[in-house]
Amino acid sequence: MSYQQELNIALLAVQRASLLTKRVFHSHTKGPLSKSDASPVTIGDFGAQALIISALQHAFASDEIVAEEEAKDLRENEGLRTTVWDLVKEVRLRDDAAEEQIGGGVKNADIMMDIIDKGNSKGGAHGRIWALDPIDGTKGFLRGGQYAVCLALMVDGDVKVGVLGCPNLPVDDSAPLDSKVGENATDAEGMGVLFAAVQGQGATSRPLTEGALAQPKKIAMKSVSDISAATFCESVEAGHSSHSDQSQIAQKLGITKPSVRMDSQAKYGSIARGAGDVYLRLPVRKDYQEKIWDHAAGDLIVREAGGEVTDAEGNRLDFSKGRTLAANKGVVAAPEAVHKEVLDAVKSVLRNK
Ligand SMILES: Nc1ncnc2c1ncn2[C@@H]1O[C@H](COP(=O)(O)OS(=O)(=O)O)[C@@H](OP(=O)(O)O)[C@H]1O
Ligand SMILES: [Mg+2]
Ligand SMILES: [Mg+2]
Ligand SMILES: [Mg+2]
Repeated sequence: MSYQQELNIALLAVQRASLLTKRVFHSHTKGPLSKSDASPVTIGDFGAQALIISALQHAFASDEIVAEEEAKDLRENEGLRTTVWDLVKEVRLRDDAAEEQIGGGVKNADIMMDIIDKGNSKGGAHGRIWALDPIDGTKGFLRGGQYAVCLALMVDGDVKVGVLGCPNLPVDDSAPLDSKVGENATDAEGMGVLFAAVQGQGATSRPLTEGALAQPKKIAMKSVSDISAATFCESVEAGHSSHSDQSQIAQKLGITKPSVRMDSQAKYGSIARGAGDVYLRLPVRKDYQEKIWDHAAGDLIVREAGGEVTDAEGNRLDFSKGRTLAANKGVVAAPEAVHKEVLDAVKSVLRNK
């Protein structure tokens, strides 16, 4: 299967949703609410989820969707519902043919909430299931940092297509990695990138546009012969991955450069194009199960760019277990040639804890 239609729809859907998140990124009223696990959700998360699921339903009506958000808060709060609807009804791609391919807009606020709730699939090992994170790195989004709009198609539990929209990363694949995001990053010339991969077909990047898709360029991980010269990326939030374990691992590998802290799956995209080399995400809590929408697109993009992605024990991430990566703990992503060396350091640090 070439998955060209799936890739095309996923790219357009993520591109349109990014237009919405960019508007919210600039506004003073992001409407953050606290979810039951105390993590934040904004009007951008709800709006982007509605627009992307609407596109998927138009093109692939019988596919299932595992998405992060649900419409409960919108059903209970009319003000919030109206704010999200005002955004969703306005955002369109500035290219009629492209907008038509993803079905045009959502009809009304009630339909919008039903669409958001279509992301409630249990996931699993059978059939076609999309994994959607409308805003990954919501804390980064609120802080003015990196975030990503993430969409992947799994078939029988295997990731076939992955797309990441990163509005605050530079288009230039060779731009140096930077933990900081400039004041007006989102609107600045040369900012905003769409990463994509299809299984067996390699990985690409292209500029995020406001209309039709831009031309893609192939991307590849940097070849690292001396691991001590590597740049490694990790989460900004110390609650999401263990900075102390990661710093010990880096030390063990002889890495002297400070880590680049970056929110969201922008980390996967950055190492896939060789802007960084290694992404480490070691668990802080034993009981936390990583969510499939936080990894599905990035995992494929890195592997298609010549990388290897495993958990802290060296097992491939298993997306067939439901909404979480129940069979995995931690993430270790690195170029194939040095992955084993990195993994050995990970195991040794974790063993001696
Ligand atoms: N305890 C714990 N451990 C690991 N991961 C967790 C944890 N709690 C939350 N999350 C998920 O982290 C997602 C954000 O990921 P990042 O680490 O890439 O970005 S950040 O630097 O932390 O903002 C974030 O994704 P979003 O909610 O989409 O922002 C969460 O799904
Ligand atoms: Mg979240
Ligand atoms: Mg996420
Ligand atoms: Mg999210």
